[in-house]
Amino acid sequence: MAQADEMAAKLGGCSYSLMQAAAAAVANRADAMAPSGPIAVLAGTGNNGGDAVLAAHYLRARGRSVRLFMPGAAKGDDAGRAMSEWASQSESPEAFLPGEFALVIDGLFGAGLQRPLDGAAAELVRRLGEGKARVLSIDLPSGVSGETGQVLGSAPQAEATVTFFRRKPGHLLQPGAALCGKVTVADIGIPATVLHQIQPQTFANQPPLWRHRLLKPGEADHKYARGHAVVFSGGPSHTGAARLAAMAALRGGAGLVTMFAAGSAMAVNAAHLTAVMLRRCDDVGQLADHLADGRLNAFVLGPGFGSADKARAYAAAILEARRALVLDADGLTAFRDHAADLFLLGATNAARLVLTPHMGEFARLFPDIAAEPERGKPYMARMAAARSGAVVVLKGSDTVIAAPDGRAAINATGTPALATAGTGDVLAGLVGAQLANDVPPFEAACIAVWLHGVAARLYGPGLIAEDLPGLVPQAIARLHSLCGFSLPGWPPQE
Ligand SMILES: NC(=O)C1=CN([C@@H]2O[C@H](COP(=O)(O)OP(=O)(O)OC[C@H]3O[C@@H](n4cnc5c(N)ncnc54)[C@H](O)[C@@H]3O)[C@@H](O)[C@H]2O)[C@@H](O)CC1
Ligand SMILES: [K+]
Repeated sequence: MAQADEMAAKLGGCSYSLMQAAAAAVANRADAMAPSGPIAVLAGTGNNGGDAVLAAHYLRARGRSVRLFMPGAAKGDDAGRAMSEWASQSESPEAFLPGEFALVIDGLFGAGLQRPLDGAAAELVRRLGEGKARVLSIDLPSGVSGETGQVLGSAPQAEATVTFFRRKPGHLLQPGAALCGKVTVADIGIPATVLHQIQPQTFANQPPLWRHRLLKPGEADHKYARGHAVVFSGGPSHTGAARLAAMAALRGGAGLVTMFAAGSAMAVNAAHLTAVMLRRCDDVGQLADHLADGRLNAFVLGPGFGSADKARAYAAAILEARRALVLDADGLTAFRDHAADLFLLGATNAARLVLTPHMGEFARLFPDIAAEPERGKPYMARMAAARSGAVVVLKGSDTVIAAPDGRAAINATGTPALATAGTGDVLAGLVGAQLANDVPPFEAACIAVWLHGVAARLYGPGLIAEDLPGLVPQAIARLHSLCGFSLPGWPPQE
């Protein structure tokens, strides 16, 4: 954002007019949140504080009762100018009692936060927490890093946050995302062309990022045009996870899905599978025979799989046969003591491998990167992608998808309803479906993660993994309607 401000100024924008627009947006939001009653404004010494001081000024001009509390004197030119526009003296932080106000505007620190809050600023935030005040944060809750979403020292729980131009990673990454409350983005006149100049590499995972890669439904589609995904079953008492992945691959849009199972797991799978086909695969020799069928183009290996030795051998055979591979769960853990082998496979098979670790699995493969959580999930996922040559989906309530070329997308469709056994298996299958449709791995993973979250939200409380594949069609319909696509003949006409 600081870069965007600078660019906007260079392109002829005036930074003080940006601050005025930002402050006006904050004042409007404050009025809407608390139409009556006294308002406290906490203003820091930089431009975030400048926004706050000007917002206070605008609110007072509208007849609102406003008291301003500042832990120090303004430093920046814009902030100083804003302060000079404020008619009355600000009060010392000690006089601030949150319980006296209908709303508190938090403008202590924003994008310029560099170190943990201390002194008077930390004390103000502490009182906010104690007083259970309603908080409107400017740009970010003070103390939340805009880059990583991490809390530096302490930060208030905002009911709402007004940010400017575009959301920052800290609005999407936890714990920042939760501390922001409801985020609104105000247009303060920074031209969109600024983005072309900044060339950002971190994105919100939304359809505009990948809609050009989506397969549009066509009149003449046939199943082989939509790819043939393969999911590996675990042993006879561990087949459920793979079936979840297989159902998700089919619902997610693969034309055909086949389960590969060892002889011992054939009967149990046969008893459960209908549209998903079943073939026997006992060892890497039989897998090589199957790989002679060039139509099998995307593989999912790991959910409930078991054998680590077999997982490594299968992964190598699939990638060496130049097929796309999603490595999940046991497929990832299989490389725990053989990470270099996995990275070599990734490096020599560019754009074919997707890894879908949760934080525990991630730490097994990338222990040194996982040891620096303060650098944030986009940093961690990016480093892992660069090292492994794979697209890395670092799962969680704020899943990050990163590519070896440095792109990273932060997902915002997640829901706590997904925190239940088996949902990761469904996600692996959804990625497989996109890969089967020849969508490149970064976009394949982004689309799958987006759909997975939307499908879960459609169900809401009480969701279990078995529900998810059945909800994917509705999530796809929603996506198609967002993108203006339509399935020929649907919805049916009279
Ligand atoms: N420049 C502009 O024209 C615009 C700026 N805007 C506002 O400006 C903000 C960024 O302003 P600044 O870059 O001045 O940064 P902040 O106001 O966030 O912080 C001010 C300064 O405090 C110091 N600091 C950082 N962490 C600290 C800590 N923990 N304790 C004590 N001091 C600390 C740093 O030197 C930092 O530059 C945005 O968040 C947004 O609110 C918006 O008004 C949009 C337009
Ligand atoms: K703030």
